[in-house]
Amino acid sequence: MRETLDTIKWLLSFIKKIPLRVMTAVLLGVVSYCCVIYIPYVSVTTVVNSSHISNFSWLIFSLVVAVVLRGVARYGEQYMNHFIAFHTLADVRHVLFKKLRTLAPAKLLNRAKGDYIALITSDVEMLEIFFAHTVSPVLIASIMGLGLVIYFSRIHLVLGLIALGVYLLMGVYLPSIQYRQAKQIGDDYKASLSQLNQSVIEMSEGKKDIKQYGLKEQMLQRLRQRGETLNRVSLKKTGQLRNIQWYMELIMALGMIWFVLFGIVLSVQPDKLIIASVVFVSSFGPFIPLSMLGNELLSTFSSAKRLKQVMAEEPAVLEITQADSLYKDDFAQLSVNDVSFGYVSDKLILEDVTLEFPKTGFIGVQGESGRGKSTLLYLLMRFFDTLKGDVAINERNIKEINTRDVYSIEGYMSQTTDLFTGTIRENIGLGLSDASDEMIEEAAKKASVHEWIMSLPNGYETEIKQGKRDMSDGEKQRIGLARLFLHDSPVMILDEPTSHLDYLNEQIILRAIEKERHQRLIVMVSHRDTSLTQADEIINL
Ligand SMILES: Nc1ncnc2c1ncn2[C@@H]1O[C@H](COP(=O)(O)OP(=O)(O)OP(=O)(O)O)[C@@H](O)[C@H]1O
Repeated sequence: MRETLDTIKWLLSFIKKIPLRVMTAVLLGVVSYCCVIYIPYVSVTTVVNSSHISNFSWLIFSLVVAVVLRGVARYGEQYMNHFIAFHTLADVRHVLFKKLRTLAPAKLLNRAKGDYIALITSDVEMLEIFFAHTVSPVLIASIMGLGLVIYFSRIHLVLGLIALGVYLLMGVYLPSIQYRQAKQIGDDYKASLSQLNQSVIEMSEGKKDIKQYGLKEQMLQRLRQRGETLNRVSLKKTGQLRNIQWYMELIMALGMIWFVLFGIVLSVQPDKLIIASVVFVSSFGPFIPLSMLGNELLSTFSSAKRLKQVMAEEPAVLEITQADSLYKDDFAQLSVNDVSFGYVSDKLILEDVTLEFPKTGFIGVQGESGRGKSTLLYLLMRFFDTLKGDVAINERNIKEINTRDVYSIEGYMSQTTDLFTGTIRENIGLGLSDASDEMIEEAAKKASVHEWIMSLPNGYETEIKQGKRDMSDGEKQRIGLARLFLHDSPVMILDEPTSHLDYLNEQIILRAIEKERHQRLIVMVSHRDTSLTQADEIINL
């Protein structure tokens, strides 16, 4: 319960900035429901008190105004609610991306891609239910409920209490039992959707292995199973919705019967009772959407909890922005001083490691699988902080150097290069908006990819659409290398950059890297002895 309240508080914090819009939506909603009640109210009053019709044309005019006003106010309320929701969702996405940026890469290494996709797409989308269909409808129902209960109480207190009971049953009890009963379903739904996403991603990324190892049937079977699980959970969800609809109809019908019966038993004046009954029947509108909310809010709150958890997560390293600048031209030395590190505190991966790297040269890092070679590179990049000891640049602890300066001094490349939607030129010049065409082409020449780019019909302007441009792994890696060269970092940290490549492509990349050994420090992890034959020194972990 406490967790749910915290989640609601967290969600409300996003709309605190736009109270005026929320108030407008509520006002329009109240006006629209008042019109709905006014039409039968004035009609029945006219019939009951037919002797009092003094101005028939005024009656028709007021009914027409009420109908038009109802339409306009309803449209305005819906417009305002969705305006609030979509602006708030954009805000949430912005905050989420900002957070993910601080968590990357360390805290995101262990998360499945399906999780991210669910988080950024469906989880954020689910909040729409709260922002568009919860906040102002709850306020509208509260205001309408209060006004109506006062109106009925003035006719007879018991009628007011019956109305209050029915409104509370519809607006509070139904959604809350529905929410409690089906609490598990919201989590199950998200979990099965995320698993289905994960299966699709695995099938798409692992198509070669699926074909090679004859896994097609197995993968399809898994996809089918996950689809069926999602179906089952969805059916449970809709089954619940049907039950709630049934309960709601029952509450309205019984409420109505009680209202009339008590009115008769309490000897309420017949004309007043008829008018009050008609008003009562017309007054359920604001509460019907609330009674259906419990089911919807289940998924919304379970999405919101996941988002809130990510937002509350502490980054593995804190970004440093206020330290004295360290310029890349001043780079002199990189060292690892008595460093110990483990991803979990009781299992050290690196223990008391001390290393001195020169200003320039080609240093290879070797060791058995799992010995911590990649981990060492992560520490050099400060993707993680050490548990003991420190990594230092120019004898300054890397934890006390501006993160931006660290990334400008050290460039990192791994086994694969991620290409973004855009041209090849934009992909090489990533993050360097002021890089000239000459600089980009120079970097591509250094990475031995210029000739290949020039052989394409559109050269550097060739579009890469979501990684779809047909490219070999070697070409991708060389684009990644050109990107790295363009950044011109005095330290290049390379984690098996040639591990996916054939001998020919490996040699092209190695030659490009080796040419740089007199201008910068290259620290390269590789399994293959052939990759490190030219290294000035090899560190064995
Ligand atoms: N994010 C992580 N969380 C927890 N454990 C991790 C994480 N990354 C790596 N490990 C573990 O830390 C150990 C060292 O991993 P690392 O990738 O540094 O080794 P490696 O020497 O580079 O291995 P390989 O040669 O196979 O790439 C391994 O046992 C690995 O399972």
